[in-house]
Amino acid sequence: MAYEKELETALLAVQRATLLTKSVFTSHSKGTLTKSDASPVTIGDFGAQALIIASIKHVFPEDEVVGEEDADDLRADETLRDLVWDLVTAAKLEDSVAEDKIGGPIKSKDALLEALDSGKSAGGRKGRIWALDPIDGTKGFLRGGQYAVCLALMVDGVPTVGVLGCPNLPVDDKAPLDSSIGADADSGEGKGVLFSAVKGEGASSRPLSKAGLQEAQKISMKDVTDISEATFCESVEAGHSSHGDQASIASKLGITKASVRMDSQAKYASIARGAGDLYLRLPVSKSYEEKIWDHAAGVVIVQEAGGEVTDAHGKPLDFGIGRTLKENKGVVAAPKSVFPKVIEVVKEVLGAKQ
Ligand SMILES: Nc1ncnc2c1ncn2[C@@H]1O[C@H](COP(=O)(O)OS(=O)(=O)O)[C@@H](OP(=O)(O)O)[C@H]1O
Ligand SMILES: [Mg+2]
Ligand SMILES: [Mg+2]
Ligand SMILES: [Mg+2]
Repeated sequence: MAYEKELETALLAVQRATLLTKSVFTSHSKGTLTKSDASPVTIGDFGAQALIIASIKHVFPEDEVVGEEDADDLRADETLRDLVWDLVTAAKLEDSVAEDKIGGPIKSKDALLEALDSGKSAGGRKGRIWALDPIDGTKGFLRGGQYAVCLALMVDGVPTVGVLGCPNLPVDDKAPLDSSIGADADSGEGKGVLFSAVKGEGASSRPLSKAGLQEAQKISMKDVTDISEATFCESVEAGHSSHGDQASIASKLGITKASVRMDSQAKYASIARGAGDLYLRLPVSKSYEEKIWDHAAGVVIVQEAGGEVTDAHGKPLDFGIGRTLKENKGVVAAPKSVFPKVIEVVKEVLGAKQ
């Protein structure tokens, strides 16, 4: 199998970081700060990014990382730094062989800051670059809804290995989907999934574990024959994608079922396993550039599960031009069989607005 070591490293790194995020969720303080763009970041985001980069650098020291967060806030605030240090030292896989494979614990507070700051790659079209979102859907995480720990290896600008840790999705690939999904996150019963894919090798899911990797099973998108029966997923935040345009598209496709709103790349994972069918992310603002770490892992997982993903104009997503998808606007993902119909209607709705 191609990229076997990369996949195993990514799976173990994401699994360990997901444990860390869960420990933050159940603790009394999430150490939430507000970033310059007014979005939230927590000690869970910082801790998960540091742990994952430390894992990658242990196995593949030459690889670059494009990560969402950096160490500026921790360098400026010792209390915050100590909180994150306590978190990363506590987050260990209960299987010493697995833990050793990703380098064991971070060695010092300086090493923590260095790992966190090693996600500053500018991205690009050459070589091996990892795209990392330590917590995607931070708002969902704070709400007790869906969130995902997201990691993808891009080779020459193409997402090639993707892993999503989704602690609040049901383990059962066939579990029905609705907007209340994850609302009872506190119970944790039957929840927690690791999704993965390697280009050309298919997509899988397996239960998250506190130790080594559980057995995986293949996943695939649902074979949609009647588009009006499709279930579509969209963001919870109306500021992240246009609920209005998405409703018009659904209506033109004859879809009568309510959309499933969930935070994060759990949307890509849910359509890849056939629990939902379409993911629509129509732009709200002309100036917003989608970040590569919000899509790279989800895209390869959906492609390998039998789906097609483009922007809202039907253009392939270009992950090779830097930290953002600046040549693209919005995202549309659907099973290959119905993709042409979906993109036709998306273009119609966007065209009518011009
Ligand atoms: N204006 C705008 N437009 C589009 N996207 C934006 C925008 N602002 C933020 N973001 C990014 O959205 C990421 C959260 O993912 P979702 O939009 O799927 O989640 S949500 O349902 O809306 O919460 C979120 O990722 P995290 O910061 O990792 O949570 C942001 O990178
Ligand atoms: Mg963020
Ligand atoms: Mg994100
Ligand atoms: Mg994030």
